[in-house]
Amino acid sequence: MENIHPIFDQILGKADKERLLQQKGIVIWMVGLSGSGKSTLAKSFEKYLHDSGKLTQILDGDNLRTGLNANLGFSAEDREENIRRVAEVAKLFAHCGVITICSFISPTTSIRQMSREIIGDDLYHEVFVECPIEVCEKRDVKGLYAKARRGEIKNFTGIDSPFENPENPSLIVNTDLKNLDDCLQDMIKFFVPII
Ligand SMILES: Nc1ncnc2c1ncn2[C@@H]1O[C@H](COP(=O)(O)OS(=O)(=O)O)[C@@H](OP(=O)(O)O)[C@H]1O
Ligand SMILES: Nc1ncnc2c1ncn2[C@@H]1O[C@H](COP(=O)(O)OP(=O)(O)O)[C@@H](O)[C@H]1O
Repeated sequence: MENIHPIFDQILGKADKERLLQQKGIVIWMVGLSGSGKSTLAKSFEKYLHDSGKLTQILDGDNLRTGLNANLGFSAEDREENIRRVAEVAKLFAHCGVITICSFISPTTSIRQMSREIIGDDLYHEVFVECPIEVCEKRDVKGLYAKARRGEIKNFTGIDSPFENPENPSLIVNTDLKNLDDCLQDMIKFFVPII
């Protein structure tokens, strides 16, 4: 950090960008097992917001693990580094006034604590996309659970790598109990008043 001088006296700040966009820059952090419904819900919520005239950005494994985080795997250390980088990027977007929807397994309390600290308590809103692993495994959207059961993928979340349920999320959506549209309504009801 020696010889690094962050700029704190920018002419334009978050509030200026928010005024331009007529919205609040926040981070919506979707947490859940593979197959729980994070991406599906993130995409439909983004579409809803876009159609309402809001500027949004989704960050998920598909657009980060193939680029910025292409050198990372699924060890505990790599997952932590993955989430650290994502949280830093999400913070930049949110400070630009963008409604930023992050969709990552984010499997442990300590990893989520880190992203909350990076982004800031006031901007970080955690959504637990809750779904029993039996249901996720039955959905097996990408065939990864079957591979993990056959031992072809190691450190698979929920099989041989831990997933700790969020302790105090802002919102819980139960994708095994409600259909997509009802889960979307839960998101709309919670978030629209604060953006
Ligand atoms: N070992 C292992 N464990 C879990 N998931 C795996 C693994 N290997 C590949 N995948 C695929 O990677 C996606 C999860 O990446 P994330 O960046 O969200 O994971 S993490 O937050 O860093 O734990 C996850 O995507 P989603 O299904 O969208 O959650 C999987 O498709
Ligand atoms: N209420 C729901 N919300 C979101 N997805 C659901 C719901 N009910 C069933 N699904 C299905 O579950 C699967 C979830 O897959 P995906 O969104 O890729 O999960 P993740 O991003 O968490 O890995 C999709 O096939 C989706 O159609």
